[in-house]
Amino acid sequence: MIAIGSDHGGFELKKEVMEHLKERNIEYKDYGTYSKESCDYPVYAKKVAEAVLSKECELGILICGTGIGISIAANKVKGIRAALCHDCFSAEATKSHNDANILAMGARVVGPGLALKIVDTFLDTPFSNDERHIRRINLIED
Ligand SMILES: O=C[C@H](O)[C@H](O)[C@H](O)COP(=O)(O)O
Repeated sequence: MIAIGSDHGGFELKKEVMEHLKERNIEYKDYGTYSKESCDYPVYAKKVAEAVLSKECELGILICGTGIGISIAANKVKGIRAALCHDCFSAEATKSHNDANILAMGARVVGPGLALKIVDTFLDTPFSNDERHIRRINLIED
């Protein structure tokens, strides 16, 4: 199960991502926002972060205008490793090296075509389980 959330700036792209997940038969839970009305991205960052931490959802996707605010907010939650990615190389590397548990994107930065490729890359790349990466992730947690 994928937890997905956005503010108003990411609302339209969130809909496209959810449609894409549906086509791929990947289950998701939409934590809002549910309209284009102006709202505050930390609220949705927290909801998705908590869904991931509680293991209700395996991974999260967060979208705001730039992806910056919503990733900053999510990363304040201990145990969350939210990665802001606007290219597929970063999306692959952050799963493989950082075992990122949330993907953040900015809907005012990338178009839907690239965003969906980034989502696929993020979801389809496993963590490397390499000792050096585990050591570094543990240092982040400490
Ligand atoms: O980092 C923050 C996000 O990009 C927000 O989506 C953005 O700040 C919202 O801006 P506005 O309220 O002007 O639509």
